[in-house]
Amino acid sequence: MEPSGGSLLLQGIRSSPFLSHLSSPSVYVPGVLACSSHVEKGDVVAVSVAVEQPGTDGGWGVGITRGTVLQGQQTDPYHFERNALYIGQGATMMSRAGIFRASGGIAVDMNNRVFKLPSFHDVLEGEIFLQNLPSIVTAHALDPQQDERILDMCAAPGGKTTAIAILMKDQGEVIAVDRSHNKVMDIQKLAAEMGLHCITTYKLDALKAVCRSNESNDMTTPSCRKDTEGVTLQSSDSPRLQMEKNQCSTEAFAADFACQENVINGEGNQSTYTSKADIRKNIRRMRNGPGRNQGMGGRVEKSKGFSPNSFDRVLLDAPCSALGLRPRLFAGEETIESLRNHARYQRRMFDQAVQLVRPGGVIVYSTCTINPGENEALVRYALDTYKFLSLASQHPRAGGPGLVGCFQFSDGYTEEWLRPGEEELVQRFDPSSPLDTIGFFIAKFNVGPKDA
Ligand SMILES: C[S@@+](CC[C@H](N)C(=O)[O-])C[C@H]1O[C@@H](n2cnc3c(N)ncnc32)[C@H](O)[C@@H]1O
Repeated sequence: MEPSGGSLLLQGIRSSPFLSHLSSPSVYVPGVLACSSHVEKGDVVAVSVAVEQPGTDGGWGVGITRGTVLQGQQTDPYHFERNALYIGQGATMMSRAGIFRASGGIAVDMNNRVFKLPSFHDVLEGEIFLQNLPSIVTAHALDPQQDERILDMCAAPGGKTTAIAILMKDQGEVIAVDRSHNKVMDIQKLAAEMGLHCITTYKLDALKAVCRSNESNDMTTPSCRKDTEGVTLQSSDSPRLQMEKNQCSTEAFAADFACQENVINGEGNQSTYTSKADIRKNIRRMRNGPGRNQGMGGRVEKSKGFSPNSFDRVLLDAPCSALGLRPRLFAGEETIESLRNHARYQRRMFDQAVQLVRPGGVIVYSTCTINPGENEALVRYALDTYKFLSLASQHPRAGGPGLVGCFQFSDGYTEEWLRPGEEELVQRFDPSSPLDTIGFFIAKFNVGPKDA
């Protein structure tokens, strides 16, 4: 059937799996960027998703303004991409005016989707959890063994946590921490949905993950200063397949970025922080609708840290500049300085990981960015700072080699990357390679005797 009522252009939201746009049975009001004039309730409309394009000013944009699609000149090399990605037809649930006036609600009932995928939005919540290939590889590279004690330092929403628990056949202990209360709830929810019992969650700032020795009242008590016992998930739900939410979500990114600004600049600029929080809230509303996290009524326990050397393996899936994510639908705000700030933040977290893992243990460090400053340079820092660390080979190997060499910035700062021979021990996933994954980086370290 030909759409009678015109067309709608949807926002591509980096925080939502792109496929959810393709498969969702509904289009929500906040996601609509543009709509043809005179669309009335009940009209059949063609629905497309806007894809961000590089602009002539060197920035990125989706080529729309004030609800109108800008097709640009045919000579524009991106003219055809600006047509956006057509995802199907639906019946409008409100008029054009209503769509742009309402703050929430369903705009279009998608009754004829191009991609006959099951919906990933709520309907199959808990049934599947989509994982990027590099994320699956990361969990395998950690190689968790049954009955081990594993720390997942930046765990939300729990994609890798649950993958690790599954690899351990739910035997042992996976401690999953995240800074954000709501995100810890997300981990709990996911683990419960998947029927995994070996996961214990805490709200914890990974920058303070090591408890001070005078507070470590019992070295056999792993969580030195936890306020109460952590929440170990007891769920009778059957294990399910995995669909990973986009781990480096825009929401996480906004939160991370705001936090990093505060960490790095002391209290930071309050107005910047507030506006990022607002952005985050709006993005979450766009993605989830209101109140998705509100109704769970779960408990999130705080931990104040763990004893040194108390984990067999530590995964640091670090918050990062997320430059590997694609499709890249929102313009990033990164500058050279902000990229360096990410790297500083990651090093501080890595320092904590090094203290927490036992001699003979393993650390896996991963990011979803292609910025060598947050990847190869972190490896260089790790190997130069901690002589008892060595790069370990990874299985499986799906990514390419890391970058060898260094880069000199205009201010004279030289960023050191890998040395010859080290490149094959890390995995760099290049988003432009035929493997067709997001950009990602994985390094695995063996931990030798710490007093050596
Ligand atoms: C890349 S995401 C983690 C994705 C997750 N590992 C997964 O596979 O689902 C980074 C996470 O780090 C968390 N984070 C950022 N700073 C943190 C900190 N100081 N302490 C603990 N968590 C932090 C963010 O809330 C975000 O959830």
